[in-house]
Amino acid sequence: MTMSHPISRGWPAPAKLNLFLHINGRRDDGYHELQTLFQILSFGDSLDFRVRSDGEIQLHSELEGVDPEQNLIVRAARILQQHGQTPLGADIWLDKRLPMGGGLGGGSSDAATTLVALNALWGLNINQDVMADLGLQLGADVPVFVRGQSAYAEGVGERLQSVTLDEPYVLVLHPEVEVSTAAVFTHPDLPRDTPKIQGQPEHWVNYRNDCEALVCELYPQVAKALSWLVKYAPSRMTGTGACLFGVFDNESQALAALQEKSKEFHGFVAKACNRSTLLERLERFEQGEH
Ligand SMILES: C[C@](O)(CO)[C@H](O)COP(=O)(O)OP(=O)(O)OC[C@H]1O[C@@H](n2ccc(N)nc2=O)[C@H](O)[C@@H]1O
Ligand SMILES: Nc1ncnc2c1ncn2[C@@H]1O[C@H](COP(=O)(O)OP(=O)(O)OP(=O)(O)O)[C@@H](O)[C@H]1O
Repeated sequence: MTMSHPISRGWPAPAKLNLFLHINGRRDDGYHELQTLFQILSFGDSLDFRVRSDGEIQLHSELEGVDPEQNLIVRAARILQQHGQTPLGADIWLDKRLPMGGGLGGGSSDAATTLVALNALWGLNINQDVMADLGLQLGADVPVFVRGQSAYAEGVGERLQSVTLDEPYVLVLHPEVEVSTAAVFTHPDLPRDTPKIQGQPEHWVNYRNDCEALVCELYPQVAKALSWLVKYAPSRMTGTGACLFGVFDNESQALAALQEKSKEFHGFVAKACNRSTLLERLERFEQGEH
């Protein structure tokens, strides 16, 4: 009789913010040259994994509107399985807390957590650089989550440089609309000519998100949420939206603002971190916690 493998629980897939997002140009393949500052939050999705001996990859949590075979978790597991040439498979459970199409990178983060966790659970010893490259095939934001550090990104988001930032509390607002990243990037009115920052970026408030004005125009709910949030704190849209963040001096001010928000927006308070909770979970695994 073969013993079944134990479940390894609580692998975090945190959200990210783009503290600013500049679009410097468009490449021949349609992708955009960006400069953006990523910071990871203390809040996000959570995944559980159980190793299987038969090589099957089974995701036991459905996401509305996402074909299970196209789920970035399943795609990440298969890419890793193939690259690592392992006969092992996995059962995977997802606790989805991040809104989809919110600009918080939830799908990319789920994919990164799958790569990092299964690399450990399958004992593959694939290094972080290789996993970041594998992740880039799944989405432009996957490498930053694999590395798990605040980072200044250039290129299409794949040239990353770790940075140390303030770690404030943020209030994230989700206006109830889903913004398609591809639709924003293909829109004729998107500004694409912001001059490149030379050298190190200054503080994020000195810059902007080049997608924000367009998304506010296309989605009045986003504009409404942003005009509410700016009354409380320096605020901006993340990624291609729809989510907005306000940066607060302390947690209680952020929670007080959350209390006062209109019911038409969802929201949460989180701490912005220089180091992802995924790396902490990996360390605990390496120290013997299953
Ligand atoms: C906007 C950001 O969230 C900033 O962090 C990311 O660059 C987008 O990352 P993502 O959602 O993982 O995006 P992907 O799944 O790679 O791409 C979705 C679509 O966005 C467009 N896209 C994305 C990234 C980029 N640098 N230029 C683009 O033009 C492409 O049309 C692509 O088809
Ligand atoms: N595990 C997953 N979680 C979320 N979305 C997924 C997942 N797998 C595939 N997808 C697809 O990816 C799309 C984008 O989801 P995601 O949550 O990453 O958006 P986002 O937060 O706007 O990302 P970004 O900040 O990178 O633009 C979803 O609309 C969905 O169709």
